[in-house]
Amino acid sequence: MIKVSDVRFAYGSGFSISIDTLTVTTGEKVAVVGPSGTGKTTLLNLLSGIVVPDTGQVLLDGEEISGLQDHQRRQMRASRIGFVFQEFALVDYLSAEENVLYPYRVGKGLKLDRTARDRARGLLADFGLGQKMRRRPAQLSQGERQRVAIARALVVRPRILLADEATGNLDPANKAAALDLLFAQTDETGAALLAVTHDHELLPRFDRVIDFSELSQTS
Ligand SMILES: Nc1ncnc2c1ncn2[C@@H]1O[C@H](COP(=O)(O)OP(=O)(O)OP(=O)(O)O)[C@@H](O)[C@H]1O
Repeated sequence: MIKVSDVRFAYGSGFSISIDTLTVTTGEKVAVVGPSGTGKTTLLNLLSGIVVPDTGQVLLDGEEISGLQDHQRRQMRASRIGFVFQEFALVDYLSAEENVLYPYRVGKGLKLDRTARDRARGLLADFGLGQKMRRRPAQLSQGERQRVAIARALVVRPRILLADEATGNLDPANKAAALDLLFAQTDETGAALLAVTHDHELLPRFDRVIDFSELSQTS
């Protein structure tokens, strides 16, 4: 469950966002839409602890992420949050499989064992990348890199799934397949899913759609 209360955050550039309240409950699938540059990625960064609010609270399953130290937030992100970054953020020198397994290098209490490897390989196979697991990101297409990034977000069965344009570079069939996997994950584990998307044709599949310009006062 994600709970945001009275959060204010400003970059040094002066851009700021302000959210009074936002809750995504267990198993809920929420889409966030809104014009470019209004702060949707900033919201995801606040929810995952990549940036810390100036004031207010971000609670993930009851734990206040903004109260943790940097390294604790990194560990929490790896073990409990699945984040599909808009620019994928894959590690150049690692294979697709090792990229998917990356959370196991950082996450607290995660064991990189046979089961983890089987899960990573299974996800890559589900995404049609079964024959390309040993390739590095530069040897994959844009859409393939995006699928690796989604597989990495799912590998530890996180309780919180954050997706920033996770289906933006995919063709219609892969878009539907990627969303199926994200949704199956939320159903299986009771994860809360918050997905920023410009794909308006996908919106009917979500439980709720939030218009970011109504959620946040930006300046
Ligand atoms: N690290 C940063 N430092 C300073 N300003 C930033 C930083 N990151 C983003 N911004 C600014 O914050 C504003 C919101 O950016 P953000 O990426 O959150 O918007 P967005 O709604 O996700 O946009 P898009 O839909 O294009 O991805 C923009 O004006 C951007 O220039």
